[in-house]
Amino acid sequence: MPAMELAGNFFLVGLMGAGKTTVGRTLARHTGKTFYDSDHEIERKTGVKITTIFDIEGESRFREREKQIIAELCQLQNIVLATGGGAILAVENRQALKANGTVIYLRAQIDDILARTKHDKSRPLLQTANPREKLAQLYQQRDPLYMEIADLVIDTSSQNVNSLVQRLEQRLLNQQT
Ligand SMILES: Nc1ncnc2c1ncn2[C@@H]1O[C@H](COP(=O)(O)OP(=O)(O)OP(=O)(O)O)[C@@H](O)[C@H]1O
Ligand SMILES: O=C(O)C1=C[C@@H](O)[C@@H](O)[C@H](O)C1
Ligand SMILES: [Mg+2]
Repeated sequence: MPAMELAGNFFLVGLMGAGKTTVGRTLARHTGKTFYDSDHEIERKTGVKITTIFDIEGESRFREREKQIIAELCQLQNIVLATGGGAILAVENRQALKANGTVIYLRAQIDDILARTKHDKSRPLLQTANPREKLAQLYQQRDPLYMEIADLVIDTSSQNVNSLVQRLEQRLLNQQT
């Protein structure tokens, strides 16, 4: 039995390292929904890691694959979906997410993201000489897009995962009543 009754799909958006995968898994467990992660689905379908797709095919082909997967996942019901950090770049993805569920923007500070991702090589866009500058650029470009489709914005700074999920669930409950 899930601990809470919350209807519909929940789609998590935000920059890499914001906690979409981590928070999404816990939210799905608490609400009895099925958890998906668009990055993991792409890796499952292709049989290779995201970094390999970026290396061999480039970012634009990765974005095509991402679009296909997001369209498929948005047809499902009663799911929690952690999207890739750049999924909101495509207007088709923004429309599909907006139309098929509650969009939750996990809004993280750049310092927090740097701390969380510094030992992890799985994010090709951060494998640069100056990841802080890259993240600042991504934030500037993407924050308006995340905001555009968000039904709910959660500030993730100085929050451990458990208290963050608790706060998020309370807000989702308030929204449904
Ligand atoms: N609120 C938090 N406080 C502390 N650490 C966190 C928090 N949220 C996530 N983390 C940690 O930060 C790292 C990145 O989190 P996660 O992989 O969930 O991010 P993501 O948003 O899914 O990133 P991506 O877009 O690259 O898939 C993980 O090691 C996770 O344990
Ligand atoms: O922010 C991004 O553009 C990305 C985030 C990750 O989730 C992956 O989808 C990939 O590394 C690209
Ligand atoms: Mg993730």
